[in-house]
Amino acid sequence: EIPLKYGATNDGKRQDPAMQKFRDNRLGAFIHWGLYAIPGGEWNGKVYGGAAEWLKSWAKVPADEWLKLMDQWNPTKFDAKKWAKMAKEMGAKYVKITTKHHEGFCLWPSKYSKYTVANTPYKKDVLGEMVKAYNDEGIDVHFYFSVMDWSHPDYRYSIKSEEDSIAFSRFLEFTDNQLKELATRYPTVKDFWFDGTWDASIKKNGWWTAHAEQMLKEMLPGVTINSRLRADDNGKRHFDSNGRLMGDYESGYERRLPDPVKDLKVTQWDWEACMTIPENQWGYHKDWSLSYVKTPIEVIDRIVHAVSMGGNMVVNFGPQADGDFRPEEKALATAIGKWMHRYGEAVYACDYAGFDKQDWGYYTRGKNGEVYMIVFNQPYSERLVVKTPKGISVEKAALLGTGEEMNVVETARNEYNISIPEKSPDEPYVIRLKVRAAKGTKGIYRDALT
Ligand SMILES: Cc1ccc([C@@H]2N[C@@H](C)[C@@H](O)[C@H]2O)cc1
Repeated sequence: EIPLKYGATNDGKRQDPAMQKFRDNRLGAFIHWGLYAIPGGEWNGKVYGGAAEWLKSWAKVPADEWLKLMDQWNPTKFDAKKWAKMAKEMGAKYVKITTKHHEGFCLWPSKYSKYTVANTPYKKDVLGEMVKAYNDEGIDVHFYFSVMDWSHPDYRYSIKSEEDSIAFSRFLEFTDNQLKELATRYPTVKDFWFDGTWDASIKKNGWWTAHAEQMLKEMLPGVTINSRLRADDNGKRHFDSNGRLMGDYESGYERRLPDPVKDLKVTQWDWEACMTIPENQWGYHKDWSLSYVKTPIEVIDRIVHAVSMGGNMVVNFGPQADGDFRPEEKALATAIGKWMHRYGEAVYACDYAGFDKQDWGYYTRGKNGEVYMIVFNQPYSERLVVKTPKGISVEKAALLGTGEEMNVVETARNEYNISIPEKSPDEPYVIRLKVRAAKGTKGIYRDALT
């Protein structure tokens, strides 16, 4: 054991009600909204294919020029109630909002920066309106916060001099002030998801990341904090020098997911993945033809994949500068919501089932021990193979929705064929298994001698 002052604080998964709610929520929506939505990936007549919220970087725009976009921030179509209805219809149980992205523009009227909504033609506290509207719909609100801030003269990528060190400590104080401001103005916030924490300057100040986590937890009992904020005494990030997860859940699965066979270690801790609809666009980009846009079923596959391994999934939306959503995102939210309305029982408050992955799809397990089969790939054999852990037998199988009983045929020790539905559901569907912990049945099966 390496002695650490700023290492992991939890020993295993948090079991308190606030963390249980975080976990049970399972499906979230990301809102990436900022000045970057105005140019939408184009600068001086050139369209950049990279992530739209990084356009300042791709087009090498100086901060003061970039921040002049504030003069155009006037989302006349913004209606927080409509946004909340959309999230509700999608079946998102929480929404993560970019309070401040790398550009430094604040969606709330921060006292500590002039780069805020208060100093735009629109003036209003859009963050406050969103928090209220989502909460009124029973949706939890999480705050995305970028520590790296391209608008702030005291930000440093690395600490190479005493001057750097003095400037950066001013920057960390500024950041503390903004975090306290957010926690004070919006006390119903349930989580802080930190980004922009990979630079050497932060790794060198692991103490501050531990302090920021502690400060927020003192101000907001139960609040959850992602692992990405954290660096330990030695600059180790996410997992400390003793391999222990820092923060309350791992936040490394961004636009990627753990392998359901090789990466089962992730089932030992809480984690949350996030994903984009195009290949890599978080902020609004005007041209989605530049990369592959996932279909609703491809998004649902990723949601179920995460839950099948004990994780959450956050699906990203990049609202337009006018405060409305592009049609593709509205259609996606509706499609996900339709599926979640029918089959959400296999997602919400579900977890890793402990069954070996099969080609037809994923397993999840509900709170009362029921096991769900979420079928994405129906086999030509018309038989869904289920291999149960030792000592577990399958009693019954029923199609969610119609309740149609599936045939359960034992084909070998701990192996079953489950029949497919009489009438194809024409969409990924869910079979609920009733399983039993069989006593030590010797059974009729014997292994081959080889
Ligand atoms: C290299 C890189 C840096 C930052 C990001 C940010 N994290 C996502 C959640 C978005 O906010 C993206 O801008 C993505 C890639």
